[in-house]
Amino acid sequence: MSGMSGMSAPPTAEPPTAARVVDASKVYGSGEAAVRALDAVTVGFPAGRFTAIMGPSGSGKSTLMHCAAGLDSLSSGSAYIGDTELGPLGDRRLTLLRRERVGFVFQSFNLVPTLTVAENITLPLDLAGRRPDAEWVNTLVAVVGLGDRLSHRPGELSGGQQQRVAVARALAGRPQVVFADEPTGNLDSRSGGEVLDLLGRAVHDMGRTVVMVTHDPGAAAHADEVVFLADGRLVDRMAAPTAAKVLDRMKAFDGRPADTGRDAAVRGSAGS
Ligand SMILES: Nc1ncnc2c1ncn2[C@@H]1O[C@H](COP(=O)(O)OP(=O)(O)OP(=O)(O)O)[C@@H](O)[C@H]1O
Repeated sequence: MSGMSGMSAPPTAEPPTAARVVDASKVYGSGEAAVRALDAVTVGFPAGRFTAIMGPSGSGKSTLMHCAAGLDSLSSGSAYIGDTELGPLGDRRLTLLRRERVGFVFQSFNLVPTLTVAENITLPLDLAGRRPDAEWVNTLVAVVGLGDRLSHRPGELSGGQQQRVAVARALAGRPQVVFADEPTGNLDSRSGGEVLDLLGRAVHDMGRTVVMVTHDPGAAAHADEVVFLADGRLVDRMAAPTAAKVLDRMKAFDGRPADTGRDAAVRGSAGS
């Protein structure tokens, strides 16, 4: 219909991104041994959404996540958390930004064994000298379902329970974005499902933003959107994923020429 000009934002307006990389490349090593782990990737992770990053082994998923989260630096291009470009920040400001605006969940839980569950959850806030928002922390404890375990040590919990603590810890400071690297990689499917449900609730009930690297199509199906990498490039995006659709898409990678399943060497090989 005509006659609507000026009435509303253009329909093509992009949603705001909690994190994004623009024309991002990352090369490890140099000369003959150089590996281009990321090759001119531009991708945004929308605020208030759950995004999964998938792709064959060696396709650059972890590199993308680490560079987007400010854990590693790009060789060229730019990375942003919100509107803050990470490249120009010095180490100190980058550390502060990660501490205050980014949450992390790792495959191996990474809880501090000598601290209680409650202390682990508020640890990032304590380190930052921030006072925990008691109401928010209580909400998190209730959502992760560990209210009766707050004085326990991580060693007294199952893997799934430990990872739920790690998710609560990542959310405790209300970061702009939570990056989760294979968060279900060490869990059985039931515990993994609980952690994925929790990440989904953090996004859909609590308005948080989650970006998750995973190998598992079932895990990716919990996301609102899946972005696919191959050989360091962004090759596809899939909204409203199902495990079957993601599996089908991943199978298409297996059908590629034999050499593209390997590490994304730029040129030549350091192998002997
Ligand atoms: N520190 C490093 N030094 C040299 N090469 C690296 C380094 N880290 C990653 N790479 C290489 O960069 C490419 C991308 O690695 P990355 O770990 O990002 O892939 P991935 O998709 O996360 O893989 P996986 O699914 O196996 O964990 C690979 O070829 C890898 O060997």
